Amino acid sequence: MSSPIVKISSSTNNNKRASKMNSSPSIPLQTLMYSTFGACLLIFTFLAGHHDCQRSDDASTLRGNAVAKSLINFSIGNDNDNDNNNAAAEFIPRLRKKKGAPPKKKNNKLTNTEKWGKPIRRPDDWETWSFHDIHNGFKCGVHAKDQNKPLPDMEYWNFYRDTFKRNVGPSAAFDDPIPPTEGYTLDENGKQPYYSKISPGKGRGLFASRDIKKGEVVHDGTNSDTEISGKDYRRFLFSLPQKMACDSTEWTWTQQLKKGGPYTVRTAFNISVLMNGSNKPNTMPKDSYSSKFFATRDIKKDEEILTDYKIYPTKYDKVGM
Ligand SMILES: C[S@@+](CC[C@H](N)C(=O)[O-])C[C@H]1O[C@@H](n2cnc3c(N)ncnc32)[C@H](O)[C@@H]1O
Repeated sequence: MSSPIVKISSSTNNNKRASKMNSSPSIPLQTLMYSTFGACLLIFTFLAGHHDCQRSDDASTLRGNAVAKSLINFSIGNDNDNDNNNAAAEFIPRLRKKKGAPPKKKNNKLTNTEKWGKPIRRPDDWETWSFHDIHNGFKCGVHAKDQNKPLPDMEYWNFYRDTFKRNVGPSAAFDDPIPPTEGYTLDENGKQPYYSKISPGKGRGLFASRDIKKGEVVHDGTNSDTEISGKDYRRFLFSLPQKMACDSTEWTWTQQLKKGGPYTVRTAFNISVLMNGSNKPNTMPKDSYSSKFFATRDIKKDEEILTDYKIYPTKYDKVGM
């Protein structure tokens, strides 16, 4: 039998039993009620406060990820200012539920941030950045030398194309039934005669999928390439995660589409952009205004497709970049 004196016991049943039996408690019932109420109030206040703390921690993590820890020291942007924040926000890893808890990974898959770099926060003066400023500011020289860049997969192309659609507009080239990982529709026979693979010492490259005869069309970007203004291209770069933006700077060129015509930024959203350069090319367009490339000699199956980049003069200043 329990003692008639109420003990603050860990057992709830004991407490209940003791309260019922208690005729002259050493702690008055009123005091007990006040203490219980007070304790509840404290717990409630703590929980509410903790929730608020968690939210402000999250906010500073966001700011920290986007700015302080950014690979490039951009100034802090207004939280409401630019629409690239929407794109960038998708690359911020899910905020941790508990402080100090390791980020959760599904099936050990890399997060988008781990794959493509941290989101870029546009500085206030981003519209004045030249192509050169962007290339240097984003540390694209370092990225270009990285020999471990994987071949872009569908997830990559989908994000890359969607970011373009959101920030610049749809491109006719996106309608091609051939997936960008494989190329594009060259003609009635289907896709172009090359595939992508790592090219030792050059990063990713293109290789002949069959023997190609001298004079044959190897690549035709007339329909599969996209034309962009300098202003739109800058906006696109500032909407991408760092490594994707750097990839893009390597996959883009300037071109006049006719003699005396304006310069325009040209790029593509499929593997054709992975064509490496050489001063002994085997694939060239007939002139700098054309996007149709012919084999300059017989090319054996699995031989690398190489062009001479000098064919298209680099003139980003002529497109306002
Ligand atoms: C149009 S991209 C070609 C695709 C590129 N290799 C990639 O992995 O994204 C041009 C870049 O490829 C690399 N590249 C092209 N030709 C090269 C060569 N002959 N030797 C070394 N790197 C080359 C340079 O980094 C260059 O800026």
